[in-house]
Amino acid sequence: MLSKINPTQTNSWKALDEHFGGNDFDLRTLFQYNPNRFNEFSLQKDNYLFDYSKNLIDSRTKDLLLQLAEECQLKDAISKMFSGDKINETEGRAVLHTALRDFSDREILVDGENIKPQIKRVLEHMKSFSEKIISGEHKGFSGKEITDVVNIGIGGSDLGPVMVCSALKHFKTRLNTHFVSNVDGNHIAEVVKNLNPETTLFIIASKTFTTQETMTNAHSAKDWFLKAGKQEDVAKHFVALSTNIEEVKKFGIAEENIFEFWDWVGGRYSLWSAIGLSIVLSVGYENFEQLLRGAYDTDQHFQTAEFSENIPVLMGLLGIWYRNFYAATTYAILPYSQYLDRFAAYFQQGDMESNGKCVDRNGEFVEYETGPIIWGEPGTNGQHAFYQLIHQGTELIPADFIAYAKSPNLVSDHQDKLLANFFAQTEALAFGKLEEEVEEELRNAGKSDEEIDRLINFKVFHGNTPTNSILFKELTPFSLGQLIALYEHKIFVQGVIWNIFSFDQFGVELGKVLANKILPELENNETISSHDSSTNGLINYYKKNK
Ligand SMILES: O=P(O)(O)OC[C@H]1O[C@](O)(CO)[C@@H](O)[C@@H]1O
Repeated sequence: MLSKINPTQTNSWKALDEHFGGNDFDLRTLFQYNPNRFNEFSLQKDNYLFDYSKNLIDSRTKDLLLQLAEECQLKDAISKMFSGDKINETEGRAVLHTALRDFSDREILVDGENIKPQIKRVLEHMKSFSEKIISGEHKGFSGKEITDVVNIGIGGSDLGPVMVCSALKHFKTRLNTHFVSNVDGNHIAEVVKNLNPETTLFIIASKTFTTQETMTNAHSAKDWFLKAGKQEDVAKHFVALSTNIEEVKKFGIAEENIFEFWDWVGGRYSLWSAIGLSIVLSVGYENFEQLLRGAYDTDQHFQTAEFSENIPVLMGLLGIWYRNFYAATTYAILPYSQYLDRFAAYFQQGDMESNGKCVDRNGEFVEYETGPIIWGEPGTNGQHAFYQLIHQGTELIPADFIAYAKSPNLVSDHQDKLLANFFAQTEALAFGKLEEEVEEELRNAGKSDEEIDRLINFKVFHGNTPTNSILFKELTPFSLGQLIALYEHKIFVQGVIWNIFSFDQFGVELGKVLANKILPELENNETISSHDSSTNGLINYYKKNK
């Protein structure tokens, strides 16, 4: 069991409160008076740099945040997660996505059984299956090689593979990978439109194998397939990734085509499991293993590094500083890499489904803020969309900037331009543009005193917007694994400190239940009056016009 400490009752929280109230953290001043600030607040690993010097902190802030981690028993929580304690208490489950990428010889026990052999067995199944598909040895029902793979899943059974397949496009095998998630029939219709059932493999990815969206899409995929193939051909074209073997069999998928995973893998942490099959097909097994090895590297760092030099711990603590002391409601993830175009969306689920909770581990409503809204888009596109508000709006929006020094595609001077924007933005966000600088600029442009007076406020940038910069040497499967695990552990750190359960998601249930209740009401011609007037009105308008 994890500790059940209210963070606001700790000495460090109270000290942080005072420290926050008694200081005015100004990045210009902080950098001016500490020429060593970058060295003091950055860490270099073998293949990446984590610079957190552009945060609204001084060394005392850092010390107090580290003290908070100690007081909330973070060390104990980390060791409990890695050793398979049932820290997902509301569901009575261990949280062991880290076991899926544990390359050590140690045993990991769940209910007294070592789970390492089953993990190895499924990985070997994924390897041999993917090799047959990629090499063309596995043929479709008409004797042709598979050319296209369609992953049908949603949430954690979609977002991780989508994100990784996009991020590792430059490692792609000959297969084309597609994803269908939305129950909106247009999604699957648009995907299969240009596919040939003879050369298409469907992966039905669902932990529970009961999710409405996924099962609806899976049945539609089967109907589409059966227009060309026969029932006995399904085995060559459909595989399932699930913990619910019984339901998979009922759907008609052969036992040898089931890639199993287990209830100790949370949906939003499942890309390392059988859910990663579309990744394996997309980039090959060796690259998938490198992804796992990268995550394992971060796991070891997270478990062994002193908290003062522990990157996910620092990321988590800095987030708490902004959320609970600065009252920042959102947090932006801004990758300066087109390959990471789905990275923010992926961690939007990872973070918000994990830490979007208002009840603490004692079952009481919290009286402090928990998970922020996570969002973002790749730079530089974001610069031309929402950065205006970050620079000059009324919200404080802390952000992570992520980039790679090397680019696999050297297209003239694009890479330098991309990185110039990264550096310029973090600099501008931190230091802004002061009144006197604007005045001088306007004066140099020949503006009169009157014009300067009129324009000056519009042109001032308040600055002091905090950012972390994560600069990798290169985007490889290994470094992507490292990066993903950094964020997973950041979320864990925050959940522990907020004293909430990060691994359940009861909040998504109500909508699902109500949708199932409403569905039959849409299928008849009666006027509906069983809901509130708004819901009745919407349903009846829909029924008249569908
Ligand atoms: O893999 P399944 O069981 O279809 O669930 C899909 C998703 O639905 C959720 O349960 C809720 O959105 C997620 O946690 C999960 O990733």
